[in-house]
Amino acid sequence: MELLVDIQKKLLGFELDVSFEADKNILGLLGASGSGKSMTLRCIAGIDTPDQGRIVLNGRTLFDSKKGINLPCRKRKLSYLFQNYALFPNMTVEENIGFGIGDKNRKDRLAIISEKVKLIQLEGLEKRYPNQLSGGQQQRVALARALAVEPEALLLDEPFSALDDYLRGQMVKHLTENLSDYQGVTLFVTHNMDEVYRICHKLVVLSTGKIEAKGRKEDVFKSPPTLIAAQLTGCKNLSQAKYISPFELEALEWGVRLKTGCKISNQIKNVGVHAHLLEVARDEKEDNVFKCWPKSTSETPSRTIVYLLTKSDKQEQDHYTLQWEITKQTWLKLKNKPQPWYLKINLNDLIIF
Ligand SMILES: Nc1ncnc2c1ncn2[C@@H]1O[C@H](COP(=O)(O)OP(=O)(O)OP(=O)(O)O)[C@@H](O)[C@H]1O
Repeated sequence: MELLVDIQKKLLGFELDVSFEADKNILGLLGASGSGKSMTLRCIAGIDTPDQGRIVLNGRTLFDSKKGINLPCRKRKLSYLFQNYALFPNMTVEENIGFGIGDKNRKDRLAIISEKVKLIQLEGLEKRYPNQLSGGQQQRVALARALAVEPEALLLDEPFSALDDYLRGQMVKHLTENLSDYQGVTLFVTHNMDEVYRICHKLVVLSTGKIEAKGRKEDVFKSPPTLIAAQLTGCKNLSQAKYISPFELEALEWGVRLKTGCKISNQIKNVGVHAHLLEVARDEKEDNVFKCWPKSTSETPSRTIVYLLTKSDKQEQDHYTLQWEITKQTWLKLKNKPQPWYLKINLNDLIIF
C-alpha cells in the first residue's frame, strides 16, 4: 500500500507545494490553521485539482498534469472523513454506514454493515438517527461509513475537532484500535501535536503550503530541522544562537554558553530545547549548567510550567527567558529552595538550526 503525492497549486495569496509518500503506517499532516492541510487532502480526494504534479495510489495514477490524467473522486477508491462528519441526518446509523457500498447483494451489504457496527461498538443503535447520537458516536458512524466502502486510502480531516477533551482522548484510542486491522493508507490531518504523536507513525509538518519537516514522528519531534517545525512540534524554548567553536555556541536570548553534542556550522542561527528536558544540575561545574531564577508559574492539572530568568540583571524586568515543564510534585519540592537555581541542558537535547 503506497500513496505518492507531489503537487503544486497556486491560489490568490497562497501557494501549495507538497511532496511526500505514505504507506500503511498512519501518516500525520500537522500544521497551523491555513497551512494547506485540507487543501492537500482535497487534491488527493479529487475535490480540488492541483495545477501541476502527480498523485499515485498503489500504482494507479489518480492525477498527472503532464499526462492529462485526473480521475474523478468516485473512481479514486478513497474515503474522506470531514471535520463535521457530514452524516446524512435523514438516514439511520445502518443506512449511513451502507450508503457508499457499491454493487453488492443485500446479504453481503448487511454483513459489511453489521461488521462495521461491531467494529465501532454501536450494536443496538443501528436504527437511530444522527441527532439521537452523541458527538463521539456520530464520529464513529462516520468512520464506519468511510471504512465500509473498503477504500485504498482513508483521509481524516481533523476528525475530533468538534469533541471535548475527554471524548477526544477516548476517540484517539478507538481510532487507533479500529484502524489497527485496516490495510490501506491513512492520512490524518490535525493541528494538535499531542494527537498526531499518539496516532501517527510518520509525520509531515506543513507551514504556509510548504513542508517544513517530514519523517518518523520521534525524529521530527526530537530534532525538528527548522525553527517553524520546532514551534509546530511544541518546542517552547527557542533562542538566536552565536557560533563560538565547532562544539560550542551562545544562546543569545538565554545569555548562556552551551556545549553541543555534534559539530556545528558557523552558519548556525538558532537553538532550542524542549521545556520538559531541562534538569536540576547535580554539580554546578558541569557543562551546560546555568543559573536561573523562577519568575512565575502556570499550572495544568498535573504539570507546572515555571518561567525562568537566566540573566540576573533582568530580574526586575517583566520578562522570562526559558520555560521549564515539571510535575507538580517536583515543583512542590523545589519551590522554596534557595535561589539562584542551577539547571542543566544535556548537550544531546539541544536542537540546532
Ligand atoms: N477555494 C479557495 N480559494 C482560495 N483560497 C483558498 C481556497 N481554499 C482554501 N484557500 C486558502 O488556502 C490556504 C490553505 O487552506 P486549508 O483549508 O488547506 O488550510 P488548513 O491547513 O486545512 O487550515 P484549517 O486547519 O484552518 O482547516 C488558506 O490560506 C485558505 O485561505
